[in-house]
Amino acid sequence: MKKVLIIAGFDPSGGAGVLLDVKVVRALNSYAASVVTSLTVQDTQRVYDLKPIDPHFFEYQLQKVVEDIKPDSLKIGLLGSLEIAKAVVKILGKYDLENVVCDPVLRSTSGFEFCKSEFVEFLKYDFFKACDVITPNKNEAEVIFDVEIKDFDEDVLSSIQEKMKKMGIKSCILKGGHLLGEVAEDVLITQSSIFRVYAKKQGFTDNIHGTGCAFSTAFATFLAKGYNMYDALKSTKEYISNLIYNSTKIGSGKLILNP
Ligand SMILES: Nc1ncnc2c1ncn2[C@@H]1O[C@H](COP(=O)(O)OP(=O)(O)O)[C@@H](O)[C@H]1O
Ligand SMILES: Cc1ncc(COP(=O)(O)O)c(N)n1
Repeated sequence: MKKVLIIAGFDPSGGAGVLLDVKVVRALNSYAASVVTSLTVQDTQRVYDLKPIDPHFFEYQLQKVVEDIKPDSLKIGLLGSLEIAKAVVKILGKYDLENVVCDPVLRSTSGFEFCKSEFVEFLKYDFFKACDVITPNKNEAEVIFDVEIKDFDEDVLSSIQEKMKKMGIKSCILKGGHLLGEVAEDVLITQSSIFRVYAKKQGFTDNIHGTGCAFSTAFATFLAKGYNMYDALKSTKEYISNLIYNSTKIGSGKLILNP
């Protein structure tokens, strides 16, 4: 069985973070291990607060689990603090890990800012280059690449590709759930190619919670199974569309996914 290591935050309501990620890996018939970066106070309406785990304790956990289970892929979600992000880079430099997928969670769907500016700079210039692929949504991509994105036209994508080369970012999947229009389009940009996938948009993206977490985890799971990035993206897209179609209301706030 393929093993996916999840590095992410804890959302006690289960709509995002490790609780959701573990369910996604399991639903795709793979094994999930997890190191928690931070605890959040959160329900289906919004994020209220965040407390990062002690970075030394976090690093100790990560090192032990990496050495022991030897994961086939890594999904990195909410990091919680600059110190934890630095600990992850240290471990990535020490062990030869494959299929490192980073979902750059800068802000929650409900508007909670997870990263201060110094932290964002570290992610942009030190963290992302240590990963194989990053999966920003529209707003995150605007911050990371310092561009305004109205749609995924050729000029925007080429300018992002140029910036990726300068920043040492190997591959990037731009998620288009928050773009206007009837279609949910995502684009995989490598340093030499651009590949688009589409699905019919269902419901209202801002009213669904956890789609980015589930997306990056499913993608990491397909990579662990040996899919190349293009096939992993096609399978992830189909899987996410199905999860969104079956999303449900479990509290008074946003719809959640139920893998
Ligand atoms: N309303 C929707 N209908 C269908 N697919 C969607 C919808 N909203 C988002 N998606 C898809 O879900 C995934 C997560 O995208 P997005 O919502 O943009 O990221 P995030 O959750 O990080 O903000 C992408 O594959 C995106 O295209
Ligand atoms: C622990 C944790 N990780 C990630 C997110 C982002 O997810 P979303 O953008 O759907 O709020 C979150 N709210 N909580």
